[in-house]
Amino acid sequence: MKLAFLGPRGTNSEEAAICMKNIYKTDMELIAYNTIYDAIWAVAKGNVDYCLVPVENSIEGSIRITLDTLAHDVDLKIEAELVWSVHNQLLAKDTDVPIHTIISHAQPLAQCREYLKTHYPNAKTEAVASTARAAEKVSQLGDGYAAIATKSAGTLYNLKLVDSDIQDVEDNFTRFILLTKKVNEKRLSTPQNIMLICQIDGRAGSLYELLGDFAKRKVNMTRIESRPARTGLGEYIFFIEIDIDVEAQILEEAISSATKKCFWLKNLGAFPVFRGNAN
Ligand SMILES: O=C(O)C(=O)C[C@]1(C(=O)O)C=C[C@@H](O)C=C1
Repeated sequence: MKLAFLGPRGTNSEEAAICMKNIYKTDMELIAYNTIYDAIWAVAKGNVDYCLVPVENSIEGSIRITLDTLAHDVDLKIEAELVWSVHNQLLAKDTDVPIHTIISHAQPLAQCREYLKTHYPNAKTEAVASTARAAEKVSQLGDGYAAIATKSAGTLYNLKLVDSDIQDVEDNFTRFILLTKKVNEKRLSTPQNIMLICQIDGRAGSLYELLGDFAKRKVNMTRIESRPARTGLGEYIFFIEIDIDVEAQILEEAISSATKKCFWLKNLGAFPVFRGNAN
């Protein structure tokens, strides 16, 4: 079994993938990809069985590349979710040298915005493809550079801890989803959520009517997010997540009624939710 993640080694994605592998208790080979887009496409092309990619962060919100690729490019299902506790560490080659540039992935830079403004108001920031890539870069550059990355990246790239847990909100969670072409029916735990993606027309009240299909059956919607439909300015698609703690038939009726109101609706399936932490 092969599982793709956003690399190189030492990313939050790798830590989460190792946790997922331990949950699955199977022989999974973890394969690093340069981008989230490439990791998702590796599954779609059949080069790997799974990918584990971030979809939402509790401070910064959606990981747009994941949502957009799922909606527009590939046809994959969600087999499981992992809610991962993210700890942002400030790492440098030397802890005594003043820092002039801080490098990380765009998400952690945003998750630590207040901290950086307060502690390093004059430092430049630079976004790279992943936190581990930032750590790798800092290890190759001269003094004065720091990375926001994981503890494991610090160990891998020989960096020292300048400050730990620097995110603006102590509880910092990223939801990762395990994507596959065909879900393994032997579930490790009971599915809890469903993710739907759909496009409706722009008529007054059409979103209200769609949501009514869930509301009137007391199906709890836990998230709704819109993204450009890419069919024209002002046209959107919706990502809807629902809690499936209702009778199966009621849920089926709600989804089938909602489907009739959409131009198209993709059901990414029902999945269990696990939790994990690197520390
Ligand atoms: O760069 C990493 O370490 C990643 O795994 C990517 C990523 C993201 O895309 O949001 C994953 C989780 C954290 O929120 C920060 C970055």
